[in-house]
Amino acid sequence: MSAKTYIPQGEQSAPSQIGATLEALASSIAERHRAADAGSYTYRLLSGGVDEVLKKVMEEAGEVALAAKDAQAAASAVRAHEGAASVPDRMKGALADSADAACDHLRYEAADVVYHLLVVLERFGIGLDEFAAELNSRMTESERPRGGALIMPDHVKRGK
Ligand SMILES: N=c1c2ncn([C@@H]3O[C@H](COP(=O)(O)OP(=O)(O)OP(=O)(O)O)[C@@H](O)[C@H]3O)c2ncn1[C@@H]1O[C@H](COP(=O)(O)O)[C@@H](O)[C@H]1O
Repeated sequence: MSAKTYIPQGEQSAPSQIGATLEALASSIAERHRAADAGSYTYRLLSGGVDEVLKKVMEEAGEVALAAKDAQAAASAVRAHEGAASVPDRMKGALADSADAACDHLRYEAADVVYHLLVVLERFGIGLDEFAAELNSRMTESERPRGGALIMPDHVKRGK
């Protein structure tokens, strides 16, 4: 567990944090689809023209790239000053804070991409299990999680 995360009091840590989270998010997205709730941003992306959600995926991916560049620059500034005796500790602390904030921003933008990507997958009826099988199919036998599904040979790398 990252030092930046915590489990709410009285709850047990889920066996896989990301697995549980992606399942819950995909299920909320599917639920908004079924409920056809006009007040839901997710439903609007699912039911409107496909370009709206596709534009969001591209925009958020661009924001990830910009946030990663900022994080890189902030990390470089920390490295450039860390050994310098002439740089006051206060300034080194401010640079470290700035690098930490840049990583927080990168994580935030990455979550925006994943959410919008899951909306696209829901629109085209690609479930999380099938998506997992795509990732598993790229792994070596020793990397693949035990029991992890694979894509049927007829469906591997089609549609290019
Ligand atoms: N995980 C998300 C989620 N991530 C991002 N977004 C929305 O995506 C939009 C992103 O818009 P912007 O580009 O303006 O991004 P921003 O985050 O405001 O700022 P920048 O990225 O520009 O810095 C915002 O409206 C966010 O609220 C999300 N909207 C909904 N969900 C989840 O989807 C489920 C259903 O939500 P509703 O449709 O709101 O009921 C719930 O579980 C929500 O938690």
